[in-house]
Amino acid sequence: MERTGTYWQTQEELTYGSMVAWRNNARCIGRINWQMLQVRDMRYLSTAQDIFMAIVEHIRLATNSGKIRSMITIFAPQRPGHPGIRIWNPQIIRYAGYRQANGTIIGDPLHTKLTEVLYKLGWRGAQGGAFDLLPIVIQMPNRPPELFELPRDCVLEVALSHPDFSWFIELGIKWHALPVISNMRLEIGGISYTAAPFNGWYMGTEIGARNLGDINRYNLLPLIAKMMGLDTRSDRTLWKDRALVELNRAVLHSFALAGVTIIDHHTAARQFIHHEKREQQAGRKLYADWSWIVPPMSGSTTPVFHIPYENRQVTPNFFYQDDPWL
Ligand code: HEM
Ligand SMILES: N/C(=N/c1cccc(CO[C@@H]2CCNC2)c1)c1cccs1
Repeated sequence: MERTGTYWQTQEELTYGSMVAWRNNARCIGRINWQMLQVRDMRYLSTAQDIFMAIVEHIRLATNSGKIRSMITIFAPQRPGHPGIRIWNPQIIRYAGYRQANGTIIGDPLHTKLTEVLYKLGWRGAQGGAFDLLPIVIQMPNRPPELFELPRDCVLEVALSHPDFSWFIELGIKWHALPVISNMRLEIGGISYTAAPFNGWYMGTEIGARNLGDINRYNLLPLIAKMMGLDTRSDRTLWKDRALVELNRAVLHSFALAGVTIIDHHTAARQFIHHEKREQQAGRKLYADWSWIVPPMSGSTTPVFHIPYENRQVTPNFFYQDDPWL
């Protein structure tokens, strides 16, 4: 510490620290699984190319043909007084968003800014479709960013069909199986790991309510309501609510059909209640951010809605970092 102002953590500290960081994050509803985390120590990798290869291997190992394994890959920590390694992508697997000249957007509107930044770096979208995979951008400390294309065969995607509506599959909607957050800073014992991508599995509402349902995302509710023959002229018909439920049923149905791990928001909420009891038995206080823990649909039908959680940030934990391209 006196000589370098920092210290090198053991693999045990890294492993247990990552699990506790997950257990401490107040916004995560999936924390019952906190002791089931595979931790890959990749702190010795020193080139963007090697880091990219480790990311591809993470996707393959975590996807596990659909039986998803919670995993984190930890790259070298930030040195005091220097910027740390950064992965510019918010998630490893994300779709491009192309803003057209006439203002319409093809793809994911959430990523129009990142897609523009990538165009400035010379990247060009494959076929300008609604589900073009973004390249991975890795920036080593004090170096320019480097771009890498993900191999298509390592990205498992699920085409959406519906248990009752045979027309649903014709809409050509799909989503990727693995959520891998890659832009957060993992802090353990005062050490910052600015590149530590981690994955779990999806809760269905993330895809069915937010990613595909939000107006400023894929905004699919009007289309689904029309296909269902609902009267969309008045809010009072609750056409949005009925389309939302069917879109979420399609997500859960399709992932199960494809053998890809996913959890519904009722089961996730019930497990979270059980997790809180186990934490109390372990003598630990559980902190939770109610506005993130309560699912984005049917909130009051889940038990977490009726509990006034206390929110607090403790470390070890995962924190936001500024977007590196700003
Ligand atoms: C195993 C299955 C898991 C499920 C079902 C799950 C579920 C979720 C959900 C639904 C959210 C809210 C996301 C949103 O509303 O955009 C969330 C947040 C979060 N989860 Fe989990 N999670 C799981 C595993 C993990 C793992 C393995 C980690 C890290 C090791 C983790 C760390 C976090 C963090 C840091 C947040 C807050 C992100 C933010 O503030 O933007 N989760 N989780
Ligand atoms: N199911 C998941 N969902 C998320 C977990 C954390 C963050 C996010 C996405 O957060 C974005 C940033 C703010 N809202 C959307 C999604 C997991 C990803 C990685 C491990 S579990």
